[in-house]
Amino acid sequence: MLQDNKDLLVHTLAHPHHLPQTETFTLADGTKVQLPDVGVMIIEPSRPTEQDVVLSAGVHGNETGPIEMLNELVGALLDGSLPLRSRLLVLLGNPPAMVAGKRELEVNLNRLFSGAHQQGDTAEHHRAALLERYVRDFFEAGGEGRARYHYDLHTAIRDSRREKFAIYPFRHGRPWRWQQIDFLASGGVETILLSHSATTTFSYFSSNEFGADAFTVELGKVHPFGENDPARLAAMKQQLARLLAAQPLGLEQVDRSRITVFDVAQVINKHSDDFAFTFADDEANFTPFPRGHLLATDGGKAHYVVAEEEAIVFPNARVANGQRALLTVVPVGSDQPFE
Ligand SMILES: O=C(O)CCC(=O)N[C@@H](CCC(=O)O)C(=O)O
Ligand SMILES: [Zn+2]
Repeated sequence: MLQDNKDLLVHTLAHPHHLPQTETFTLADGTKVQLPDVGVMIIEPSRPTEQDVVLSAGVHGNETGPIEMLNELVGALLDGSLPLRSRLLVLLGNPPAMVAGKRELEVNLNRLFSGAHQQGDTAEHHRAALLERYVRDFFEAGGEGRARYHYDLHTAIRDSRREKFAIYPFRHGRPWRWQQIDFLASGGVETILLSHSATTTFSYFSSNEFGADAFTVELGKVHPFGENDPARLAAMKQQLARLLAAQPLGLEQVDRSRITVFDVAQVINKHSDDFAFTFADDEANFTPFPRGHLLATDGGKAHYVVAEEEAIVFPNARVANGQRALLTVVPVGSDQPFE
């Protein structure tokens, strides 16, 4: 029982498909804890502040650093060493993939939100539907007029010239929020990518459907369980703990000269089995390429050329046809609205 061992990760890895039993219990300070499904925890303080927080990790099963960090936060909440003042939904995205040590079992879970899960019948399609339902129920139960946050925590497959960065999902013209960028920077995430198109990622779902401040947060490089350096995630862990406890975030101390904001310039999807990059397989994220440089070819037809100096992010020629194989980014334009 989770109530006894207080270790969500151990519990989830031991029961990745079905819970032996659902659990509901109350902590000494009156906080109510529910474990209604595998990798799903709802934690509600007896006197919550006006904010609802969703923290997810393990949407890609092999991205273990943030899973371990989130599990430590949950452990601190359960043993009472971290006081909770926010309503909190914790999600471990893809438990069977976590057990297998794989990004996904069959399909990329992080392309199946905003209803895309209706187009298939794999375990990941069903999991996306379930995760959507818990997020919807959680925000709707909190009600309108409360601050809503969703930080979907990941790590990147390859080396990166910028170790930590976040994707700010498309806001359909709503201003980008400095308060959120400062929050991420205070947790060590000083590079922000502004997305300009709708997607089927988890963070876009929460942003678009519930008006949440939501981000995909990349916290370093993929490592197996037990091989992460907790010190590299300490700043983010501390800021998330402060958010959960509704403590001052110290955002006035953020040095904005350290923050870099990019616009996503191109989203390049793979269309054929002949898709290939022109650069090395292990080229690091944020490597720049000059104007006119050919980045990729696809089936002998589509050629992707750099329009102005652009840096590459998430190159992956092994994705399924129809999926995103690369983002390119450029320094943020002066026309972007911020508040
Ligand atoms: O390192 C990589 O190639 C992928 C890392 C990763 O999982 N990134 C997310 C980003 C989601 C977003 O664009 O918001 C993903 O690809 O799902
Ligand atoms: Zn990921």
